[in-house]
Amino acid sequence: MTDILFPPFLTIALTGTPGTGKTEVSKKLESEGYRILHVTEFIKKNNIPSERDEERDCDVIDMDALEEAVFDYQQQIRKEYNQRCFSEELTRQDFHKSPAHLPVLIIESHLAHYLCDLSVVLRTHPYTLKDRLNERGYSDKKVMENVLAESIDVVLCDCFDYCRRVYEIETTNLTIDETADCLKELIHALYDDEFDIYNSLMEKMNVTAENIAAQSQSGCFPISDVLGAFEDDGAVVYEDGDDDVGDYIEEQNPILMKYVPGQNDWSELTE
Ligand SMILES: Nc1ncnc2c1ncn2[C@@H]1O[C@H](COP(=O)(O)OP(=O)(O)OP(=O)(O)O)[C@@H](O)[C@H]1O
Repeated sequence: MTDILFPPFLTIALTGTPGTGKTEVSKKLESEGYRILHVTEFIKKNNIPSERDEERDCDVIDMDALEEAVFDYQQQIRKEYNQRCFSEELTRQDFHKSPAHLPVLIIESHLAHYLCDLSVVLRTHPYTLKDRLNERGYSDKKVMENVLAESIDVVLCDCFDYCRRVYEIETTNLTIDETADCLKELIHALYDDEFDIYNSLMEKMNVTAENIAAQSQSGCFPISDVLGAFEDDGAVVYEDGDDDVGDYIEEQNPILMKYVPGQNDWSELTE
């Protein structure tokens, strides 16, 4: 790690058609200490408004209210992490030693890709998915709707509309533990990749803790000035609204990578 003030904090959507394993896989990661936001529980806890769609047998959530509440939550988590990073003097090498040290929040839900710009989609063969949803006691209509959605890539297409990076894990022949292992491998690699992008950005602009401290007593650096210089160079800048280090520079087109167990080299992510 260079002497930058705080590392980038990454939020990753774990999404997919109902029944593809998001809940089980994220619970496995949570039990190991990864930070997970389960959107269904979050909606209940925060009384996010919704309307019942009786015909489709589901709740329709007020997405603006959800987005706002998740944004506040992310800010709080990021702040807590930064304090910890500062007091425990964590460095890049420490991030991968313990899930609690990794500056990553995973948002788990079939709505998660509307809330993040980086998503991992769990996929399951429609026949397998049909069996799982039948076992849950869903109506034939609801099973059919979800199986069709999985067959024609509804969630994946949505991800392309909303996210700058999209990854798929094909889980049909994997156990929950194996899927969790794939996901862990991917998020650690994604974090390193994001860190390298961020680090090169900071180095290019000569942003150091010393410079930042000189500019602001509060430790908050006006990163939009830095990003503006990159925009002048023709880069596409995605801002998340707040004036801090959570903003990104990336290519304009979303990238899709599929996980093939044992065959992916995530070190090539940036290429
Ligand atoms: N890879 C897997 N292998 C075997 N069974 C699985 C696998 N993934 C999920 N399951 C089973 O499928 C069912 C649905 O999984 P889960 O509840 O995690 O899906 P979900 O994507 O979170 O669905 P929802 O969006 O409705 O919450 C569970 O009974 C789970 O045990």
